[in-house]
Amino acid sequence: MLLTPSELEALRGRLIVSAQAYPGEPMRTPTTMAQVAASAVIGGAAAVRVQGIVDVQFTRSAVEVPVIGLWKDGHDGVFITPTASHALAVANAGAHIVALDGTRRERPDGLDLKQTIAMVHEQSHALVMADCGSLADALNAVEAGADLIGTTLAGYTGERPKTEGPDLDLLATLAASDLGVPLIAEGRIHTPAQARAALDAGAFAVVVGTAITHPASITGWFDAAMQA
Ligand SMILES: CC(=O)N[C@H](C=O)[C@@H](O)[C@H](O)[C@H](O)COP(=O)(O)O
Repeated sequence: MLLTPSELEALRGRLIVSAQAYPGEPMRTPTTMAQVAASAVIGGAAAVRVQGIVDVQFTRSAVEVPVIGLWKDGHDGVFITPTASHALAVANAGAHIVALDGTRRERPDGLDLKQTIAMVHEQSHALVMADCGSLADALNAVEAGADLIGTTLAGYTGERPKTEGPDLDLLATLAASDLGVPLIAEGRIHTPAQARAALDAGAFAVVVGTAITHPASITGWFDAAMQA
């Protein structure tokens, strides 16, 4: 789905909420995730991010803001929209932005990132958000044609430490590198202050998932604090 440059620009400085439930969890149904996404929009989310083809379709119908779609297949290595066919399926489901693994790792279909992004651009109107784990990933992804760079995989690929909160050092480094495309802070942003700090470090927009949309985790944080 086409997102105009001004619609993309409208996300500057804004909150994007990721609504995802994991396999086996009670909330893992597309209707529920679309309702959670729509609730986040009422609270001020300027865009939403959802996982799974049907979740993208249902969420497109439930909100008027841009939808970032992804398809997780597996849970190790390259699993966030791992192949070109996953990416095209997400685009065809109606995502304005397809989020995909933007690392330099080998992809299961043998295509490289540049070929994968080119296929999305040639065969759909969707933009591509490259979920990166390091500066080297981000530079490579920009070169490969990514429209947005996310820090989604920082701390999950071995190239960066898994920081307690967001990887603000990586964000600052990326911001100083003048990527030329929007830099999206994503990953372990658990408080409003951390979201603010991510913007201050140079992010264009901030994605928050778990801390807003994953009740099991949030409940566990409270429970752990009370048992300490
Ligand atoms: C590494 C990985 O698989 N990240 C996923 C990507 O879509 C999601 O599981 C995260 O919830 C999302 O990135 C938002 O991050 P956080 O939930 O930390 O706010």
